[in-house]
Amino acid sequence: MSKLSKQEFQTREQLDQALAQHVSELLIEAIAIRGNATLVVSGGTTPLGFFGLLSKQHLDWKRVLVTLADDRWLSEHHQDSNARLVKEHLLVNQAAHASFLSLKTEDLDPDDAIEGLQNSFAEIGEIDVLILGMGADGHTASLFPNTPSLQEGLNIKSRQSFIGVMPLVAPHQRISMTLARLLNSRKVIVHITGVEKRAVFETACDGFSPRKMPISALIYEAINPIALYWAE
Ligand SMILES: O=C(O)C(O)[C@@H](O)[C@H](O)[C@H](O)COP(=O)(O)O
Repeated sequence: MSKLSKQEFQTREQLDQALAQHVSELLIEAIAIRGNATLVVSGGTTPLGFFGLLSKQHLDWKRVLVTLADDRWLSEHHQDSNARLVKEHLLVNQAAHASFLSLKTEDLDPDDAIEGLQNSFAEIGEIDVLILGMGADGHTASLFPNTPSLQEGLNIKSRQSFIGVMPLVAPHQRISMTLARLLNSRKVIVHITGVEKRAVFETACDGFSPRKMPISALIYEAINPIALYWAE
């Protein structure tokens, strides 16, 4: 298992503040060492407050590339688009100077976009900071339990960086980074709130059950440090 640390906060506001500060420091460090930084974020409702605070951090955002761990296969104008979420809540204020690489292409089907994305992401190399959420079913990114493409998504020897996904219990066809690509990150942060999700996360830590709880594969297969950021 990876080196897992757990950061707990009294309130979600304190969590968002601390996470924005920490991610900002990681990006500044990456820029100092390599000249640029890659930040991969997730969608959902949890990161909204954090995005707002991170967007106000002073750092050389021109040198930061922001992209997503997964997205829904929807127009960027759709309210459920993660690209829309990031553009409206993160790529504002200071962070408006960052570049953004969307996972959504003009292709009708996410499977048709995989090769092109694969090439773009080969140039990116190792991700500096990856921030993931988690669903109460143990999914992370769009690696959902029991979906047909999950086997490829969880194969850490796979050279494939993305899979197309149709979740059984959530709306919209999606594209997701594979576990192998997610794990090619210098720092992985799991950002969750609430007691229910915390219990799910602890269960995932207690046993390797990737098909039932894909987040457990992330926890068990990671080589680089993982940090849980949690508040009730
Ligand atoms: O785009 C997405 O929906 C995700 O990347 C997904 O993995 C998300 O992080 C979890 O479903 C948690 O979502 P909430 O924050 O809304 O609970």
